[in-house]
Amino acid sequence: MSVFRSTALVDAPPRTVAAALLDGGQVVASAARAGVRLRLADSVGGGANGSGDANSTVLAPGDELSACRLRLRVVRADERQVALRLVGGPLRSLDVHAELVPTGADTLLVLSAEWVSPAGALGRLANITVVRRAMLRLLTELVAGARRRAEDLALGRVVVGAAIVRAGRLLAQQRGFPAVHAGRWELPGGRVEPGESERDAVVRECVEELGVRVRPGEPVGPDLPLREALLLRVYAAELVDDAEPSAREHRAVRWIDAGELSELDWLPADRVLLPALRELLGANSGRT
Ligand SMILES: Nc1nc2c([nH]c(=O)n2[C@H]2C[C@H](O)[C@@H](COP(=O)(O)OP(=O)(O)OP(=O)(O)O)O2)c(=O)[nH]1
Repeated sequence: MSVFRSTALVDAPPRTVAAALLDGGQVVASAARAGVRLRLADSVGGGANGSGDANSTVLAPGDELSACRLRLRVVRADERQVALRLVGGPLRSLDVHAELVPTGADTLLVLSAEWVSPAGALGRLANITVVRRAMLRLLTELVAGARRRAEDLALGRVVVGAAIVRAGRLLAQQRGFPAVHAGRWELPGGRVEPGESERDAVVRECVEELGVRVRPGEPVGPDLPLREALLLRVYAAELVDDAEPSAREHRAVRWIDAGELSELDWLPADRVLLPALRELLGANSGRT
């Protein structure tokens, strides 16, 4: 087995470094700097078929990317680890994973690649002459690219989302506009105004969009990269009274249980949150 590691101290919290690693445009550009042509499968959210912005693609669990006849699948994407595993190609195995270790306000990013080259003398030769060099360049560029993107995102604007849970169900809302988002599902929320705290923005957006007051809790899952220096950060939230949320700016609202989570056509970035939302619903299923 061959193992390479590349590390960096990033001036951003782990959940924002995760957002940078899940930014498809950043990953493709970093690979290109390493001389590797990386392609994202059509299923990857965002781009022309998702957010309407060709620069914003978000990698979610289950998404695939390919390079040099290797196909990799995203198997984990949260605020502690982003991991990809080989699902096809000439290597016998390949695991690429980024550990995100909090160190005060910073994050120690440790990106590792572990692989087993093809059997036989030819396989070993290819490993020494081609694979090791490409992997070293790739890890170095991916870490540098993720650091730059995370530090930009940490200085950029935040869109907050609210994961409102009641009696083991999550409130989802369906967008009516713009055309590129119409019909797709998201969490209530919107941009944080200058001078406003993120939790205050969650409260304000829920009043504006749903006509209800919520109590925001802790962030859920990793941050998510939207376009340019715009970041989506979702907070768990609960209703403070018995008022029933209604769609004021959206087409519809719906309470969904854990089993229904993957049935909705979510906005591309929100797909990343599904494991964390499932966990949140599990943790709240006993409450009313
Ligand atoms: N609120 C919300 N926005 C999301 C989610 N997922 C996601 O990609 N987005 C994107 C869609 C938009 O590009 C952006 C937020 O737009 P918005 O229209 O809700 O926010 P806003 O009211 O503050 O926007 P604006 O008036 O400033 O245009 O974030 C989500 O779950 N909730």
